[in-house]
Amino acid sequence: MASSHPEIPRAETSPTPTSAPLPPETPVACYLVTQTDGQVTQGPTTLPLSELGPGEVLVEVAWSSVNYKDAMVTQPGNRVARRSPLVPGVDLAGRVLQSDDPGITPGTAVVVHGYDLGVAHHGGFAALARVPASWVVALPAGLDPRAAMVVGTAGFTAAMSVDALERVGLEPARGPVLVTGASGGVGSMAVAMLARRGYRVVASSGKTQERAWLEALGASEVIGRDDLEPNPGRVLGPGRFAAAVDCVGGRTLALVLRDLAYGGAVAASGLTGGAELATTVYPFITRGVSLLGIDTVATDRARRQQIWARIADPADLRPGDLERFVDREVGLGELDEALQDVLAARVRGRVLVRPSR
Ligand SMILES: C=CC(=O)SCCNC(=O)CCNC(=O)[C@H](O)C(C)(C)COP(=O)(O)OP(=O)(O)OC[C@H]1O[C@@H](n2cnc3c(N)ncnc32)[C@H](O)[C@@H]1OP(=O)(O)O
Ligand SMILES: NC(=O)C1=CN([C@@H]2O[C@H](COP(=O)(O)OP(=O)(O)OC[C@H]3O[C@@H](n4cnc5c(N)ncnc54)[C@H](O)[C@@H]3O)[C@@H](O)[C@H]2O)C=CC1
Repeated sequence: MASSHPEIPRAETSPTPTSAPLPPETPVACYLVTQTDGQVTQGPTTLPLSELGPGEVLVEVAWSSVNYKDAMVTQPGNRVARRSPLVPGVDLAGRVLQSDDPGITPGTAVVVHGYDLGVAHHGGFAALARVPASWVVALPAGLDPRAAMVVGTAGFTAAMSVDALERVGLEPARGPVLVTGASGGVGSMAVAMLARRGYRVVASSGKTQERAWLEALGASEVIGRDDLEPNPGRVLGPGRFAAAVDCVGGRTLALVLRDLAYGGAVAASGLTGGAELATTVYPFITRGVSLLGIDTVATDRARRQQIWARIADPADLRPGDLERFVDREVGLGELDEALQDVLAARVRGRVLVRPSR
């Protein structure tokens, strides 16, 4: 059962008074991606404050993070970016500098992710971000902006996946839970959160060198990507898993569906292994399995608050030492390499971005 959090204690608000409005020409350090005729140029630069876009709340971005989607917007011809030029960064956390919304006070520690952020509206790879008030979530007690970005959209996705599986009846006694793409952001967070909840976690990763790290996060067993195919050519596998958290999609998701036990479910969030899904109806009609779609982007604020409260709670989903997930910290000048590394699956866990670095 998902725990409920009727009252969400908030992180401490600093006593910072509202600062005087900044002049519109104030230069804002950022990382900009420009698409012209199928060619992409990208790199650190500045934008005037007046070009940050509409919104009631100006946030001083203390931390952002690199998510797979940020790397997607740098690919020529991608259909993810909805404007050019674009400051990517689907994630940000920091303190409110100025607010025209009576419900959001300057100094409040906040997290903003999803919606149009970093896709159709300038995102978190900048020292300042202006966003609509409805996108802003006050951080719960126990999470500061850096911790919130270690978790980030990836951890939020993992938490939503666990929450979705538990809503359809998953509990530790049902059996092992598979996590695919386990060395990445969504995957590693899912491993740790499921272990925290008492599940036996089987982590699937193409990176054999990460076995010890995944076990330290809570995996009971680490299997390779190819270990998902013990019965090639058969429409049903042995039904080894009670449930799965899948951020890989494509052929991997088809193999996961085949290997779910009777009544099992998979929470599907990603496409690093491909967007196509070629499967049969047999897992659905013979084992009653469920395919649960996970979308964090349009999730409303009340639901975000519930999920962030679960993530902040050490007795619930909060993974132990968050530093274990940090691959590295980068500044705007080091983002080129970090984005390439995400695309090439050379990242373990999470890359943090400090725009002021
Ligand atoms: C951190 C978060 C994530 O990582 S989420 C996972 C990554 N996300 C994606 O890969 C999706 C990015 N989007 C795309 O690649 C494209 O939008 C597309 C392939 C999903 C569709 O592109 P296409 O160019 O074929 O069509 P349109 O853009 O014209 O869209 C068709 C229709 O769908 C609506 N729509 C598009 N994106 C979304 C969305 N994210 N959520 C909800 N609806 C979406 C769009 O408005 C169009 O509807 P219409 O009624 O015709 O306006
Ligand atoms: N639906 C939603 O709201 C969200 C979706 N996502 C999606 O989840 C996926 C993972 O995101 P992140 O964790 O940020 O990325 P990441 O780059 O941190 O992790 C990706 C993982 O996929 C693995 N991988 C890469 N190529 C693969 C292949 N061909 N076959 C099998 N595994 C492969 C990598 O080794 C890594 O473990 C992405 O597709 C992203 O778009 C992420 C957040 C929210």
